[in-house]
Amino acid sequence: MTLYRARVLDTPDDAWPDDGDGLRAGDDVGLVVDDGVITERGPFADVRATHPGEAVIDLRDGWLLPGLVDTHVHYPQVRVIGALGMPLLEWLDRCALPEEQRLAAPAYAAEVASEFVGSLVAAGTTTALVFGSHYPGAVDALFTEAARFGLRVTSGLVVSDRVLPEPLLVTPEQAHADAVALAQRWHGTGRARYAVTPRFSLSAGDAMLESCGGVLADVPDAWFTSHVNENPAEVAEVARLFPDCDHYVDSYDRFGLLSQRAVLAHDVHPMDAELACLAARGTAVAHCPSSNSALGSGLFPLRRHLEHGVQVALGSDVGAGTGFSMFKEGLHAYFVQGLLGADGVALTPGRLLHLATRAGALALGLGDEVGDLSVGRQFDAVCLRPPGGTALDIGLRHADSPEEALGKIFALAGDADVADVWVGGDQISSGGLSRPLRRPA
Ligand SMILES: O=c1[nH]c(=O)c2nc[nH]c2[nH]1
Ligand SMILES: [Zn+2]
Repeated sequence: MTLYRARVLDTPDDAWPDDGDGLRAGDDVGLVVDDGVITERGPFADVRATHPGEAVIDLRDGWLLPGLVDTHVHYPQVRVIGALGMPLLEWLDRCALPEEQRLAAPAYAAEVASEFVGSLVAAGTTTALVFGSHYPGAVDALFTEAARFGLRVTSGLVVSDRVLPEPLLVTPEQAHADAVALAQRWHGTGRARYAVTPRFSLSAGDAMLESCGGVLADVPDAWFTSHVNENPAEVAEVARLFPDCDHYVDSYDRFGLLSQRAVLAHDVHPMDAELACLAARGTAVAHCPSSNSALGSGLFPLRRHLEHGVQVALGSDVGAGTGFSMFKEGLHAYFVQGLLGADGVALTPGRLLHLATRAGALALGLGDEVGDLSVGRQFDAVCLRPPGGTALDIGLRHADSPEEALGKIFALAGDADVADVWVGGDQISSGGLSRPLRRPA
């Protein structure tokens, strides 16, 4: 067992009551971690009293938060972050899709997988729903690299059978066979899970979406992810391609793809009927604010999602999104809700932390395992320790309350401040330097 002493911020409770945001702050908390799981939590003096002889790891020079959860991030796009000035379909054509074709080469894919996983760890992201590659070998490379660090990654083969460049296309039969083979290798192996992943219904016809349903039927408890309602030109094209569908969400729903094990990214331009459908299916939405701004996709209607009872979490959407930091995504979400005026939702620091941790865990069906630092959860955590003299260091030293400190963290924290990272009790980054597990989880 290990006994930690720390200042802890987390959000185990409902983040949306009228009179609060669920932030739990402990100034001097004792956490006992046994076999990767938090077995005791309380005021340090109390926990210490029951373990008088135990060595203490004192983290009070930093701030301990739950590991961050990214519910939408593209592995093959780590090298194209920062291509600004284009709307979605032009950006896909000119930036994302040419790069994604390079992952056909195994050596290239292995390098990108290493860069991608290293970037997640550096950002303090311990759980992610990852948009994979169009190439099975590249998806293997991702799962292999994630296992080296023990990251909780849900991912899969990206499939398309129309519209995209020919090297990214596959037949529905081949897509099914490749997906099932990958799922047999990875679904439930260590912390990996498989996600059925048509790129978007714009690039997947009826037969391909049917084959996705076939994979879900063949792989018990597999996940589903795709894109929806990101950009008006995309939405119009999907409506043209699916004349019999009521709306974009229906293009997935009529193939039985939506459930509590599904996450759709963006949903910037939903109809009320689509929100009602998502709520009825229990399907979550990954809100990707920096991507929505970078591509000019629009201002996310969070209030309408919450009013309809749709679960929302945060995604970085790298590489349209502008980096891996979930703090930056939280800040961007806050900006956007502010810009919406009366239509926006007041995102307090506690709600931002909830969106970046617990909401992601819930969206990914991992709410009993990760997302906060309660007894019974896995010890997935980040310790922030900003370098001395930086604005964040100064701000945190002068913060008058935990809320104020958390606001400064969302305003200012970046990779340089993420000092230590643990997954399931294993420390995978120390002093900002990542280190793989000796034995993959
Ligand atoms: O932001 C996005 N990034 C992508 O790679 C993509 N593919 C389809 N739709 C998409 N949206
Ligand atoms: Zn995306």
